[in-house]
Amino acid sequence: MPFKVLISDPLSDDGIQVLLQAEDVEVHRQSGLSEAELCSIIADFDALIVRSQTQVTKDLLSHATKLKVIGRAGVGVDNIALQAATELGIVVINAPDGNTISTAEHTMSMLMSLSRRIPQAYLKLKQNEWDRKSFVGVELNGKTLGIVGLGRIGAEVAKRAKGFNMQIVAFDPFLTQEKAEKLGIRYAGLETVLAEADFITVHTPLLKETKHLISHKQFELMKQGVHILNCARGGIIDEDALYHAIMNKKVAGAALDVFEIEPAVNHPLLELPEVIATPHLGASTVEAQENVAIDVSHEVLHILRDLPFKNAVNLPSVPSHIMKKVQPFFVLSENLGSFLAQLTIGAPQEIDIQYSGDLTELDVAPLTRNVIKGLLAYHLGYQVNYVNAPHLAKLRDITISEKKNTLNKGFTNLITVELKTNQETRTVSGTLLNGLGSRIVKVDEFSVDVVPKGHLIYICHQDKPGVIGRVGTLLGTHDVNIATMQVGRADVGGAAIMMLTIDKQARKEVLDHLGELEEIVNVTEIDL
Ligand SMILES: NC(=O)C1=CN([C@@H]2O[C@H](COP(=O)(O)OP(=O)(O)OC[C@H]3O[C@@H](n4cnc5c(N)ncnc54)[C@H](O)[C@@H]3O)[C@@H](O)[C@H]2O)C=CC1
Ligand SMILES: O=C(O)C(=O)COP(=O)(O)O
Repeated sequence: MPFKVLISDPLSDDGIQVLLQAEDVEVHRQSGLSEAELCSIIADFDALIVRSQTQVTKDLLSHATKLKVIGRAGVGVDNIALQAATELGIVVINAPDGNTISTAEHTMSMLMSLSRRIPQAYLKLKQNEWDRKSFVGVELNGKTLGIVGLGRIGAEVAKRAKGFNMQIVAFDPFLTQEKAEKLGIRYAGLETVLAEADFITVHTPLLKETKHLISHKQFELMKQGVHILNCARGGIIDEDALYHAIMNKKVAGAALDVFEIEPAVNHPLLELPEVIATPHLGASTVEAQENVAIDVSHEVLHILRDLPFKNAVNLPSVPSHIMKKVQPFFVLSENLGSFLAQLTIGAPQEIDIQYSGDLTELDVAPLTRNVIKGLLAYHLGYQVNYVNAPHLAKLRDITISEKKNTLNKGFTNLITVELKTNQETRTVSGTLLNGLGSRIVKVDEFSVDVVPKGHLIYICHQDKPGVIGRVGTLLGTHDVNIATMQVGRADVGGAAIMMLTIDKQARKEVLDHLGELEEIVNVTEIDL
Protein backbone atom coordinates (compact mmCIF):
# COMPACT_ATOMS: atom_id res chain seq x y z
CA MET A 1 0.00 0.00 0.00
CA PRO A 2 1.46 3.41 -0.92
CA PHE A 3 1.83 6.10 1.75
CA LYS A 4 -0.99 8.63 1.51
CA VAL A 5 0.02 12.29 1.79
CA LEU A 6 -2.54 15.08 2.19
CA ILE A 7 -1.46 18.59 1.16
CA SER A 8 -4.09 20.88 2.65
CA ASP A 9 -2.70 24.33 1.69
CA PRO A 10 -1.46 25.65 -1.68
CA LEU A 11 2.09 24.41 -2.37
CA SER A 12 4.45 24.90 -5.31
CA ASP A 13 3.94 22.22 -7.99
CA ASP A 14 7.65 22.17 -8.78
CA GLY A 15 8.54 21.85 -5.12
CA ILE A 16 6.55 18.68 -4.51
CA GLN A 17 7.84 16.75 -7.53
CA VAL A 18 9.80 14.33 -5.34
CA LEU A 19 6.53 13.24 -3.71
CA LEU A 20 4.59 13.14 -6.96
CA GLN A 21 7.23 10.93 -8.54
CA ALA A 22 7.72 8.55 -5.62
CA GLU A 23 6.23 5.16 -6.42
CA ASP A 24 5.39 4.47 -2.81
CA VAL A 25 3.47 7.74 -2.31
CA GLU A 26 -0.04 8.82 -3.27
CA VAL A 27 -0.50 12.62 -3.08
CA HIS A 28 -3.89 14.24 -2.42
CA ARG A 29 -4.16 18.04 -2.74
CA GLN A 30 -7.21 19.63 -1.15
CA SER A 31 -6.94 23.24 0.03
CA GLY A 32 -9.50 25.24 2.00
CA LEU A 33 -11.10 22.32 3.84
CA SER A 34 -13.01 23.11 7.04
CA GLU A 35 -11.87 21.48 10.28
CA ALA A 36 -14.88 19.14 10.16
CA GLU A 37 -14.00 18.09 6.60
CA LEU A 38 -10.38 17.49 7.57
CA CYS A 39 -11.47 15.46 10.61
CA SER A 40 -13.59 13.24 8.40
CA ILE A 41 -10.74 12.29 6.04
CA ILE A 42 -7.52 12.53 8.07
CA ALA A 43 -7.62 8.91 9.32
CA ASP A 44 -6.73 7.84 5.79
CA PHE A 45 -3.41 9.66 5.67
CA ASP A 46 0.16 8.87 6.70
CA ALA A 47 1.39 12.45 6.23
CA LEU A 48 -0.12 15.93 6.26
CA ILE A 49 1.59 18.94 4.69
CA VAL A 50 0.39 22.45 5.57
CA ARG A 51 1.28 26.14 5.41
CA SER A 52 -0.18 28.64 7.86
CA GLN A 53 -3.86 28.39 6.89
CA THR A 54 -4.64 24.85 8.04
CA GLN A 55 -5.20 24.75 11.77
CA VAL A 56 -3.85 21.42 12.98
CA THR A 57 -5.80 21.20 16.21
CA LYS A 58 -5.76 18.62 18.98
CA ASP A 59 -9.22 17.53 17.87
CA LEU A 60 -8.05 17.00 14.29
CA LEU A 61 -5.10 14.95 15.53
CA SER A 62 -7.38 12.76 17.63
CA HIS A 63 -8.88 11.55 14.31
CA ALA A 64 -5.46 11.07 12.69
CA THR A 65 -4.99 7.44 13.62
CA LYS A 66 -2.40 6.68 10.91
CA LEU A 67 -0.57 9.99 10.80
CA LYS A 68 3.18 9.69 11.14
CA VAL A 69 4.33 13.17 10.15
CA ILE A 70 3.10 16.73 9.77
CA GLY A 71 5.20 18.81 7.41
CA ARG A 72 5.04 22.61 7.72
CA ALA A 73 6.12 24.20 4.44
CA GLY A 74 7.49 27.26 6.20
CA VAL A 75 8.82 28.34 9.60
CA GLY A 76 6.07 29.10 12.13
CA VAL A 77 4.34 26.09 13.66
CA ASP A 78 1.96 28.05 15.88
CA ASN A 79 -0.96 26.64 13.82
CA ILE A 80 -0.03 23.09 14.90
CA ALA A 81 -0.96 21.52 18.25
CA LEU A 82 2.62 20.46 18.96
CA GLN A 83 2.10 18.91 22.37
CA ALA A 84 -0.77 16.76 21.09
CA ALA A 85 1.33 15.67 18.11
CA THR A 86 4.21 14.73 20.41
CA GLU A 87 1.94 12.74 22.71
CA LEU A 88 0.54 10.87 19.72
CA GLY A 89 4.02 10.19 18.40
CA ILE A 90 3.60 12.32 15.28
CA VAL A 91 6.78 13.98 14.07
CA VAL A 92 6.37 17.65 13.17
CA ILE A 93 8.93 19.04 10.77
CA ASN A 94 9.26 22.48 9.22
CA ALA A 95 11.27 24.08 6.44
CA PRO A 96 13.08 26.81 8.35
CA ASP A 97 15.54 28.07 5.74
CA GLY A 98 13.58 28.30 2.52
CA ASN A 99 11.68 31.55 3.09
CA THR A 100 14.17 33.59 5.14
CA ILE A 101 15.27 35.85 2.30
CA SER A 102 11.77 36.42 0.95
CA THR A 103 10.48 37.40 4.37
CA ALA A 104 13.43 39.69 5.02
CA GLU A 105 12.88 41.31 1.60
CA HIS A 106 9.18 41.69 2.36
CA THR A 107 10.09 43.42 5.62
CA MET A 108 12.35 45.80 3.69
CA SER A 109 9.52 46.48 1.22
CA MET A 110 7.24 47.30 4.14
CA LEU A 111 9.91 49.48 5.74
CA MET A 112 10.27 51.57 2.61
CA SER A 113 6.56 51.69 1.93
CA LEU A 114 5.96 52.80 5.50
CA SER A 115 8.58 55.53 5.53
CA ARG A 116 7.38 57.03 2.22
CA ARG A 117 3.66 56.20 2.65
CA ILE A 118 3.62 54.61 -0.78
CA PRO A 119 0.42 52.51 -0.38
CA GLN A 120 -1.56 55.52 0.84
CA ALA A 121 -0.32 57.70 -2.04
CA TYR A 122 -0.95 54.92 -4.55
CA LEU A 123 -4.52 54.51 -3.34
CA LYS A 124 -5.26 58.22 -3.76
CA LEU A 125 -3.74 58.36 -7.21
CA LYS A 126 -5.77 55.32 -8.26
CA GLN A 127 -8.79 57.36 -7.17
CA ASN A 128 -7.56 60.03 -9.62
CA GLU A 129 -6.31 62.49 -6.98
CA TRP A 130 -2.89 64.10 -7.56
CA ASP A 131 -2.00 64.85 -3.92
CA ARG A 132 1.62 65.93 -3.33
CA LYS A 133 1.09 67.45 0.13
CA SER A 134 -0.31 64.66 2.27
CA PHE A 135 2.45 62.13 1.88
CA VAL A 136 5.65 63.68 3.15
CA GLY A 137 7.79 60.80 4.31
CA VAL A 138 10.91 60.34 6.41
CA GLU A 139 14.34 59.09 5.34
CA LEU A 140 15.74 55.83 6.61
CA ASN A 141 19.28 57.19 6.34
CA GLY A 142 20.86 57.57 9.78
CA LYS A 143 17.73 56.37 11.60
CA THR A 144 17.81 53.63 14.23
CA LEU A 145 16.15 50.33 13.42
CA GLY A 146 15.29 48.27 16.51
CA ILE A 147 15.10 44.54 15.79
CA VAL A 148 13.40 42.29 18.29
CA GLY A 149 14.41 38.70 17.50
CA LEU A 150 17.68 38.40 15.63
CA GLY A 151 17.32 34.91 14.18
CA ARG A 152 17.50 34.01 10.51
CA ILE A 153 15.08 36.67 9.26
CA GLY A 154 16.05 39.37 11.78
CA ALA A 155 19.72 39.01 10.82
CA GLU A 156 18.95 39.29 7.08
CA VAL A 157 16.87 42.40 7.76
CA ALA A 158 19.79 43.87 9.72
CA LYS A 159 22.18 43.28 6.81
CA ARG A 160 19.86 44.97 4.33
CA ALA A 161 19.01 47.90 6.61
CA LYS A 162 22.71 48.60 7.05
CA GLY A 163 22.80 49.09 3.28
CA PHE A 164 20.40 52.00 3.85
CA ASN A 165 22.84 53.42 6.41
CA MET A 166 20.53 52.67 9.33
CA GLN A 167 21.92 52.13 12.82
CA ILE A 168 20.83 48.74 14.12
CA VAL A 169 20.09 47.96 17.74
CA ALA A 170 18.80 44.48 18.50
CA PHE A 171 17.54 42.31 21.29
CA ASP A 172 17.49 38.52 21.21
CA PRO A 173 18.06 36.25 24.22
CA PHE A 174 20.63 34.30 22.18
CA LEU A 175 22.49 37.31 20.85
CA THR A 176 25.94 37.85 22.32
CA GLN A 177 28.06 40.96 22.24
CA GLU A 178 30.52 39.06 20.06
CA LYS A 179 27.91 38.05 17.47
CA ALA A 180 26.48 41.57 17.46
CA GLU A 181 29.93 43.00 16.76
CA LYS A 182 30.45 40.53 13.94
CA LEU A 183 27.18 41.66 12.37
CA GLY A 184 28.13 45.32 12.89
CA ILE A 185 25.11 46.02 15.08
CA ARG A 186 24.55 47.08 18.66
CA TYR A 187 23.26 44.65 21.28
CA ALA A 188 20.86 45.96 23.94
CA GLY A 189 18.08 44.86 26.25
CA LEU A 190 14.50 44.97 25.01
CA GLU A 191 13.66 48.20 26.83
CA THR A 192 16.65 50.03 25.34
CA VAL A 193 15.79 48.80 21.85
CA LEU A 194 12.23 50.06 22.27
CA ALA A 195 13.36 53.41 23.71
CA GLU A 196 16.04 54.19 21.12
CA ALA A 197 14.55 53.04 17.84
CA ASP A 198 12.84 55.15 15.17
CA PHE A 199 11.58 51.99 13.48
CA ILE A 200 10.90 48.74 15.35
CA THR A 201 10.52 45.40 13.63
CA VAL A 202 9.72 42.11 15.36
CA HIS A 203 11.06 38.74 14.15
CA THR A 204 10.42 36.31 16.99
CA PRO A 205 8.24 33.23 16.80
CA LEU A 206 4.82 33.45 18.44
CA LEU A 207 5.23 31.62 21.74
CA LYS A 208 3.66 31.88 25.17
CA GLU A 209 6.56 34.20 26.13
CA THR A 210 6.30 36.40 23.04
CA LYS A 211 2.51 36.78 23.01
CA HIS A 212 1.88 40.53 23.44
CA LEU A 213 5.61 41.11 23.90
CA ILE A 214 4.83 44.62 22.67
CA SER A 215 1.84 45.96 24.58
CA HIS A 216 0.71 49.19 26.33
CA LYS A 217 3.69 49.35 28.67
CA GLN A 218 6.20 48.81 25.86
CA PHE A 219 4.57 51.46 23.64
CA GLU A 220 5.00 53.94 26.50
CA LEU A 221 8.76 53.38 26.41
CA MET A 222 9.00 54.23 22.71
CA LYS A 223 9.91 57.51 21.01
CA GLN A 224 7.10 59.81 19.94
CA GLY A 225 6.43 59.17 16.23
CA VAL A 226 7.96 55.68 16.11
CA HIS A 227 7.16 53.32 13.22
CA ILE A 228 6.28 49.68 13.89
CA LEU A 229 6.57 46.61 11.66
CA ASN A 230 5.33 43.07 12.13
CA CYS A 231 6.15 40.56 9.41
CA ALA A 232 6.50 37.72 11.93
CA ARG A 233 3.26 36.72 13.66
CA GLY A 234 0.07 38.39 14.70
CA GLY A 235 -0.10 38.44 18.47
CA ILE A 236 3.53 39.38 19.15
CA ILE A 237 2.26 42.97 19.09
CA ASP A 238 -0.92 43.53 21.08
CA GLU A 239 -3.31 44.87 18.41
CA ASP A 240 -5.46 46.84 20.88
CA ALA A 241 -2.39 48.50 22.33
CA LEU A 242 -1.14 49.33 18.84
CA TYR A 243 -4.51 50.85 17.94
CA HIS A 244 -4.36 53.11 21.00
CA ALA A 245 -0.73 54.04 20.39
CA ILE A 246 -1.64 55.15 16.85
CA MET A 247 -4.70 57.06 18.03
CA ASN A 248 -2.68 58.97 20.64
CA LYS A 249 0.07 59.72 18.07
CA LYS A 250 2.82 57.76 19.83
CA VAL A 251 3.07 55.59 16.72
CA ALA A 252 3.28 57.44 13.40
CA GLY A 253 2.79 54.39 11.25
CA ALA A 254 2.58 50.60 11.29
CA ALA A 255 3.22 47.96 8.64
CA LEU A 256 1.55 44.62 9.26
CA ASP A 257 1.84 41.41 7.28
CA VAL A 258 0.28 39.28 9.99
CA PHE A 259 -2.68 39.48 12.36
CA GLU A 260 -3.83 37.81 15.55
CA ILE A 261 -6.75 36.27 13.67
CA GLU A 262 -6.37 35.53 9.98
CA PRO A 263 -7.86 36.15 7.52
CA ALA A 264 -8.09 39.68 8.97
CA VAL A 265 -10.94 41.47 7.29
CA ASN A 266 -12.99 44.32 8.75
CA HIS A 267 -10.17 44.80 11.23
CA PRO A 268 -10.19 48.13 13.15
CA LEU A 269 -6.46 48.63 12.45
CA LEU A 270 -7.11 48.46 8.71
CA GLU A 271 -9.35 51.51 8.97
CA LEU A 272 -6.49 53.70 10.18
CA PRO A 273 -4.62 55.62 7.43
CA GLU A 274 -1.38 55.16 9.40
CA VAL A 275 -1.56 51.41 8.90
CA ILE A 276 -0.34 49.69 5.76
CA ALA A 277 -0.84 45.95 5.42
CA THR A 278 -0.42 42.82 3.33
CA PRO A 279 -2.32 39.52 3.77
CA HIS A 280 0.50 37.36 5.22
CA LEU A 281 2.66 37.54 2.10
CA GLY A 282 6.14 37.39 3.68
CA ALA A 283 6.91 33.98 2.22
CA SER A 284 4.86 34.35 -0.93
CA THR A 285 7.49 34.37 -3.64
CA VAL A 286 8.10 31.79 -6.34
CA GLU A 287 11.53 31.08 -4.88
CA ALA A 288 10.49 30.72 -1.24
CA GLN A 289 7.53 28.52 -2.08
CA GLU A 290 9.63 26.25 -4.23
CA ASN A 291 12.36 26.05 -1.54
CA VAL A 292 10.03 25.19 1.33
CA ALA A 293 8.04 22.69 -0.73
CA ILE A 294 11.24 20.91 -1.80
CA ASP A 295 12.60 20.82 1.77
CA VAL A 296 9.40 19.61 3.35
CA SER A 297 8.74 17.01 0.63
CA HIS A 298 12.16 15.41 1.10
CA GLU A 299 11.81 15.37 4.87
CA VAL A 300 8.31 13.86 4.76
CA LEU A 301 9.46 11.19 2.34
CA HIS A 302 12.39 10.30 4.60
CA ILE A 303 10.15 9.99 7.64
CA LEU A 304 7.62 7.84 5.79
CA ARG A 305 10.45 5.58 4.63
CA ASP A 306 12.06 5.46 8.09
CA LEU A 307 15.17 7.26 6.87
CA PRO A 308 17.07 9.93 8.84
CA PHE A 309 15.60 13.44 8.87
CA LYS A 310 16.69 16.73 10.37
CA ASN A 311 14.14 19.52 10.86
CA ALA A 312 11.93 17.98 13.52
CA VAL A 313 10.27 20.64 15.64
CA ASN A 314 9.04 18.37 18.41
CA LEU A 315 12.36 16.59 18.89
CA PRO A 316 15.61 18.00 20.21
CA SER A 317 17.63 18.96 17.19
CA VAL A 318 20.81 17.01 16.64
CA PRO A 319 23.37 18.49 14.25
CA SER A 320 23.81 16.25 11.22
CA HIS A 321 27.53 15.60 11.89
CA ILE A 322 26.60 14.19 15.33
CA MET A 323 23.57 12.34 13.96
CA LYS A 324 25.85 10.60 11.47
CA LYS A 325 28.02 9.31 14.32
CA VAL A 326 25.23 8.12 16.64
CA GLN A 327 23.03 6.63 13.94
CA PRO A 328 24.96 3.33 13.65
CA PHE A 329 23.99 2.70 17.31
CA PHE A 330 20.25 3.19 16.75
CA VAL A 331 19.32 -0.47 16.25
CA LEU A 332 21.60 -1.66 19.06
CA SER A 333 20.18 0.86 21.56
CA GLU A 334 16.60 -0.03 20.67
CA ASN A 335 17.40 -3.75 20.89
CA LEU A 336 18.96 -3.36 24.33
CA GLY A 337 15.74 -1.71 25.55
CA SER A 338 13.60 -4.40 23.99
CA PHE A 339 15.85 -7.18 25.32
CA LEU A 340 15.45 -5.94 28.90
CA ALA A 341 11.70 -5.43 28.55
CA GLN A 342 11.38 -9.10 27.56
CA LEU A 343 13.84 -10.38 30.16
CA THR A 344 12.46 -8.65 33.24
CA ILE A 345 9.37 -9.25 35.27
CA GLY A 346 7.47 -6.49 37.05
CA ALA A 347 6.59 -2.89 36.25
CA PRO A 348 9.49 -0.77 35.00
CA GLN A 349 10.42 2.00 37.42
CA GLU A 350 13.91 3.21 36.57
CA ILE A 351 16.03 3.05 33.47
CA ASP A 352 19.70 3.82 33.88
CA ILE A 353 21.77 4.09 30.71
CA GLN A 354 25.54 4.34 30.75
CA TYR A 355 27.60 5.17 27.71
CA SER A 356 31.32 4.50 27.61
CA GLY A 357 34.27 4.52 25.23
CA ASP A 358 33.88 6.67 22.09
CA LEU A 359 30.26 7.34 22.96
CA THR A 360 31.28 9.65 25.80
CA GLU A 361 32.27 12.23 23.21
CA LEU A 362 28.88 12.26 21.46
CA ASP A 363 25.42 13.66 22.08
CA VAL A 364 23.79 10.39 23.08
CA ALA A 365 20.28 11.77 23.68
CA PRO A 366 18.94 10.16 20.45
CA LEU A 367 20.25 6.78 21.66
CA THR A 368 18.55 7.19 25.02
CA ARG A 369 15.28 7.83 23.15
CA ASN A 370 15.82 4.60 21.24
CA VAL A 371 16.50 2.58 24.38
CA ILE A 372 13.25 3.89 25.89
CA LYS A 373 11.39 3.25 22.66
CA GLY A 374 12.61 -0.37 22.57
CA LEU A 375 11.74 -0.87 26.19
CA LEU A 376 8.24 0.57 26.08
CA ALA A 377 7.27 -0.74 22.64
CA TYR A 378 7.42 -4.31 23.87
CA HIS A 379 4.48 -3.57 26.18
CA LEU A 380 2.79 -0.66 24.46
CA GLY A 381 3.20 -1.68 20.84
CA TYR A 382 3.08 0.53 17.76
CA GLN A 383 1.90 3.64 19.65
CA VAL A 384 5.46 4.13 20.93
CA ASN A 385 7.97 5.82 18.72
CA TYR A 386 11.12 7.91 18.84
CA VAL A 387 9.08 11.09 19.33
CA ASN A 388 6.81 10.15 22.19
CA ALA A 389 8.90 7.50 24.02
CA PRO A 390 10.26 9.85 26.77
CA HIS A 391 6.81 11.39 27.20
CA LEU A 392 5.16 7.96 27.58
CA ALA A 393 7.82 6.92 30.10
CA LYS A 394 7.18 10.09 32.11
CA LEU A 395 3.43 9.44 32.07
CA ARG A 396 4.20 6.07 33.65
CA ASP A 397 6.47 7.58 36.31
CA ILE A 398 9.50 5.78 34.91
CA THR A 399 12.63 7.73 35.75
CA ILE A 400 15.38 7.84 33.18
CA SER A 401 19.00 8.60 33.85
CA GLU A 402 21.74 8.90 31.29
CA LYS A 403 25.41 8.84 32.28
CA LYS A 404 28.74 8.79 30.56
CA ASN A 405 31.46 6.62 31.96
CA THR A 406 35.06 6.94 30.93
CA LEU A 407 35.89 3.33 31.92
CA ASN A 408 35.58 1.49 28.59
CA LYS A 409 35.97 -2.06 29.98
CA GLY A 410 37.97 -3.08 26.92
CA PHE A 411 35.35 -2.02 24.35
CA THR A 412 35.77 0.96 22.06
CA ASN A 413 32.11 1.72 22.70
CA LEU A 414 29.66 0.27 25.18
CA ILE A 415 26.03 0.92 26.09
CA THR A 416 24.88 -0.54 29.40
CA VAL A 417 21.21 -0.42 30.28
CA GLU A 418 19.94 -1.23 33.76
CA LEU A 419 16.23 -1.68 34.27
CA LYS A 420 14.77 -1.58 37.74
CA THR A 421 11.22 -2.91 38.02
CA ASN A 422 9.15 -3.27 41.16
CA GLN A 423 10.42 -6.87 41.34
CA GLU A 424 14.00 -7.01 40.10
CA THR A 425 16.95 -5.19 38.56
CA ARG A 426 18.53 -6.52 35.35
CA THR A 427 21.36 -5.24 33.19
CA VAL A 428 22.46 -5.71 29.60
CA SER A 429 25.47 -4.29 27.74
CA GLY A 430 26.00 -4.03 24.02
CA THR A 431 28.69 -2.82 21.69
CA LEU A 432 29.14 -2.09 18.00
CA LEU A 433 32.10 -3.97 16.58
CA ASN A 434 33.83 -2.28 13.69
CA GLY A 435 32.68 -4.03 10.50
CA LEU A 436 30.98 -6.87 12.40
CA GLY A 437 27.79 -5.24 13.62
CA SER A 438 26.35 -5.14 17.12
CA ARG A 439 26.77 -7.64 19.95
CA ILE A 440 25.30 -8.18 23.38
CA VAL A 441 28.40 -8.65 25.51
CA LYS A 442 27.05 -8.88 29.02
CA VAL A 443 23.79 -9.87 30.68
CA ASP A 444 23.75 -9.16 34.41
CA GLU A 445 27.13 -10.48 35.62
CA PHE A 446 27.59 -12.91 32.69
CA SER A 447 29.84 -12.14 29.74
CA VAL A 448 28.47 -13.34 26.37
CA ASP A 449 28.89 -12.60 22.67
CA VAL A 450 25.50 -12.66 20.98
CA VAL A 451 24.17 -10.95 17.86
CA PRO A 452 21.02 -9.12 19.05
CA LYS A 453 18.79 -10.22 16.22
CA GLY A 454 16.06 -12.78 15.59
CA HIS A 455 14.75 -15.37 18.05
CA LEU A 456 16.76 -15.89 21.23
CA ILE A 457 16.25 -18.22 24.16
CA TYR A 458 17.74 -17.03 27.42
CA ILE A 459 18.21 -19.80 29.98
CA CYS A 460 19.37 -19.46 33.59
CA HIS A 461 20.73 -22.73 35.02
CA GLN A 462 23.18 -24.31 37.41
CA ASP A 463 26.63 -24.89 35.93
CA LYS A 464 26.54 -28.73 35.93
CA PRO A 465 27.83 -31.27 33.39
CA GLY A 466 25.15 -32.45 30.93
CA VAL A 467 22.82 -29.44 31.05
CA ILE A 468 23.88 -28.12 27.67
CA GLY A 469 23.46 -31.55 26.07
CA ARG A 470 19.98 -32.00 27.55
CA VAL A 471 18.88 -28.58 26.21
CA GLY A 472 20.24 -29.43 22.72
CA THR A 473 18.54 -32.81 22.68
CA LEU A 474 15.17 -31.47 23.79
CA LEU A 475 15.16 -28.70 21.21
CA GLY A 476 16.30 -31.14 18.49
CA THR A 477 13.48 -33.53 19.35
CA HIS A 478 11.00 -30.69 18.82
CA ASP A 479 12.55 -29.70 15.50
CA VAL A 480 14.01 -26.43 16.86
CA ASN A 481 17.30 -25.73 15.13
CA ILE A 482 19.96 -23.96 17.18
CA ALA A 483 21.89 -21.42 15.09
CA THR A 484 24.26 -20.19 17.81
CA MET A 485 24.84 -20.99 21.46
CA GLN A 486 26.66 -18.98 24.11
CA VAL A 487 27.24 -19.97 27.70
CA GLY A 488 28.41 -17.80 30.52
CA ARG A 489 29.02 -18.42 34.18
CA ALA A 490 30.27 -16.43 37.11
CA ASP A 491 31.88 -19.35 39.08
CA VAL A 492 32.48 -23.01 38.35
CA GLY A 493 29.39 -24.94 39.48
CA GLY A 494 27.51 -21.72 40.23
CA ALA A 495 24.82 -19.78 38.44
CA ALA A 496 25.17 -19.80 34.67
CA ILE A 497 23.31 -18.67 31.57
CA MET A 498 22.83 -20.02 28.07
CA MET A 499 21.81 -17.83 25.16
CA LEU A 500 20.63 -19.64 22.06
CA THR A 501 19.72 -18.19 18.71
CA ILE A 502 17.12 -20.33 17.01
CA ASP A 503 15.96 -20.28 13.37
CA LYS A 504 12.26 -19.96 14.07
CA GLN A 505 10.14 -19.21 17.09
CA ALA A 506 9.79 -22.19 19.45
CA ARG A 507 6.32 -23.34 20.53
CA LYS A 508 5.30 -22.45 24.08
CA GLU A 509 5.15 -26.10 25.19
CA VAL A 510 8.76 -26.61 24.06
CA LEU A 511 9.84 -23.70 26.27
CA ASP A 512 7.77 -25.13 29.14
CA HIS A 513 9.56 -28.50 28.70
CA LEU A 514 12.89 -26.73 28.74
CA GLY A 515 11.97 -25.02 32.01
CA GLU A 516 11.19 -28.43 33.55
CA LEU A 517 14.66 -29.86 32.84
CA GLU A 518 16.88 -30.57 35.83
CA GLU A 519 19.20 -27.66 36.77
CA ILE A 520 17.24 -25.16 34.67
CA VAL A 521 16.09 -22.17 36.74
CA ASN A 522 14.10 -20.29 34.13
CA VAL A 523 13.68 -19.85 30.38
CA THR A 524 12.78 -16.67 28.54
CA GLU A 525 12.18 -16.30 24.84
CA ILE A 526 13.30 -12.99 23.40
CA ASP A 527 12.47 -11.66 19.95
CA LEU A 528 14.55 -8.82 18.54
N1 LIG B 1 5.23 36.68 7.37
C1 LIG B 1 5.60 35.52 6.94
O1 LIG B 1 5.12 35.06 5.92
C2 LIG B 1 6.64 34.76 7.66
C3 LIG B 1 6.75 34.86 9.02
N2 LIG B 1 7.70 34.14 9.69
C4 LIG B 1 7.76 34.29 11.15
O2 LIG B 1 9.03 34.79 11.50
C5 LIG B 1 9.47 34.15 12.66
C6 LIG B 1 10.98 34.17 12.73
O3 LIG B 1 11.52 33.36 11.71
P1 LIG B 1 13.07 32.97 11.69
O4 LIG B 1 13.89 34.21 11.75
O5 LIG B 1 13.26 32.06 10.55
O6 LIG B 1 13.19 32.18 13.06
P2 LIG B 1 14.47 32.01 13.99
O7 LIG B 1 14.14 30.93 14.92
O8 LIG B 1 15.70 31.92 13.15
O9 LIG B 1 14.53 33.40 14.79
C7 LIG B 1 13.67 33.75 15.84
C8 LIG B 1 14.50 34.47 16.86
O10 LIG B 1 13.62 35.02 17.85
C9 LIG B 1 14.34 35.00 19.07
N3 LIG B 1 13.46 35.19 20.21
C10 LIG B 1 12.68 34.25 20.83
N4 LIG B 1 12.04 34.82 21.87
C11 LIG B 1 12.42 36.13 21.91
C12 LIG B 1 12.11 37.21 22.75
N5 LIG B 1 11.26 37.08 23.77
N6 LIG B 1 12.67 38.40 22.50
C13 LIG B 1 13.53 38.55 21.47
N7 LIG B 1 13.89 37.56 20.64
C14 LIG B 1 13.32 36.36 20.85
C15 LIG B 1 15.03 33.66 19.05
O11 LIG B 1 16.11 33.64 19.97
C16 LIG B 1 15.49 33.57 17.61
O12 LIG B 1 16.81 34.02 17.44
C17 LIG B 1 8.88 32.75 12.54
O13 LIG B 1 8.71 32.15 13.80
C18 LIG B 1 7.57 32.98 11.87
O14 LIG B 1 6.55 33.09 12.82
C19 LIG B 1 8.58 33.33 9.03
C20 LIG B 1 8.52 33.19 7.69
C21 LIG B 1 7.52 33.87 6.88
O1 LIG C 1 6.86 30.33 7.30
C1 LIG C 1 6.13 31.02 8.03
O2 LIG C 1 6.21 31.04 9.27
C2 LIG C 1 5.08 31.84 7.43
O3 LIG C 1 4.46 32.60 8.12
C3 LIG C 1 4.76 31.66 6.01
O4 LIG C 1 3.40 31.32 5.99
P1 LIG C 1 2.73 30.71 4.68
O5 LIG C 1 3.43 29.43 4.38
O6 LIG C 1 2.94 31.72 3.60
O7 LIG C 1 1.31 30.50 5.01
